[in-house]
Amino acid sequence: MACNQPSVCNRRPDVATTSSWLAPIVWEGTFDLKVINAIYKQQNITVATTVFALGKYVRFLKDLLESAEQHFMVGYRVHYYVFTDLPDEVPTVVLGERRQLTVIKTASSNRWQEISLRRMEMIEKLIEDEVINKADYIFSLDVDSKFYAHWGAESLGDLVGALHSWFFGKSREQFTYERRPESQAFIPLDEGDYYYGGAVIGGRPDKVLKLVKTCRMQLDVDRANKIEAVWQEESHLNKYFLYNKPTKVLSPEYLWDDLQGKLRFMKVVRFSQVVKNKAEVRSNP
Ligand SMILES: CC(=O)N[C@H]1[C@@H](OP(=O)(O)OP(=O)(O)OC[C@H]2O[C@@H](n3ccc(=O)[nH]c3=O)[C@H](O)[C@@H]2O)O[C@H](CO)[C@H](O)[C@@H]1O
Ligand SMILES: [Mn+2]
Repeated sequence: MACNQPSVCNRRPDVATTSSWLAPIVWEGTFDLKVINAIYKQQNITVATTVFALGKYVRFLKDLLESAEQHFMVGYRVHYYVFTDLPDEVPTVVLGERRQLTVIKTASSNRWQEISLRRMEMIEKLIEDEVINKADYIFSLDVDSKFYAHWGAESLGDLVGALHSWFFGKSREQFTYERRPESQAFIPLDEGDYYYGGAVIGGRPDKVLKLVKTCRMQLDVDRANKIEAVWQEESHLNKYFLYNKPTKVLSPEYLWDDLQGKLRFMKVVRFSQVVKNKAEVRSNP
């Protein structure tokens, strides 16, 4: 059937386009950008976006921000919040109209795991202090990443998670969830929908606040019990999403990895982790 009216035909029979709780899974070909933009443009929304660049990870900022200006929420008001211990090393990037950037000086840590997981409490504070009154949506993005193609308002929803490219299509026993019952992030082998990446979290500020606050509290409990989940806050995020389902799921187009070959169902790579020499950029193994 010719598909000249997208709302009446399915152009992606090769992949699941809804979750089992009927949240959309966003793939190229499943949405009509004209229709989506007509919804969100009239709402005049602001999208807050947090990026953490501590220590040597400041080197990733330039490519991330420049590529975001090309591809991320183009045409919408975007407020980047860059958390760093090295404000002088934040590159000057020419921002488009209605886009702004705030640098927030943050203390670093001597463990990369700690830097990654402490994002939860810092996003919690940022939402409470500022974003809740100023933005309509918020995204948290890993800095060691780059945009390669359009990422727009089709990604917006109340609570948004992204499918981790390495685990897409794998069975749940293969997911690297936290498997020790002593951790608050524990998920038993016979549970779990997807493996979500910690690199992309999004949604309405109040919904994301509930997520980051819950994960921060679970991280605190684990810390008191001297246990750290296998993938730090990503493990806690997966636990949260298991019992608080995302209302929109971003396909691996939104969380790819430069090290991965292009697979047939991948019509486009929108956002991808760049190759990094972990031993060189991280302060510890
Ligand atoms: C693709 C993906 O889903 N990646 C997740 C994964 O590993 P990754 O290997 O992607 O973790 P990573 O090294 O990129 O660290 C996560 C983020 O923490 C920040 N950072 C980290 C170290 C540092 O010295 N300076 C600094 O700024 C930075 O924003 C970075 O993007 O697991 C991590 C937790 O274990 C996070 O959940 C990541 O989001
Ligand atoms: Mn990363």
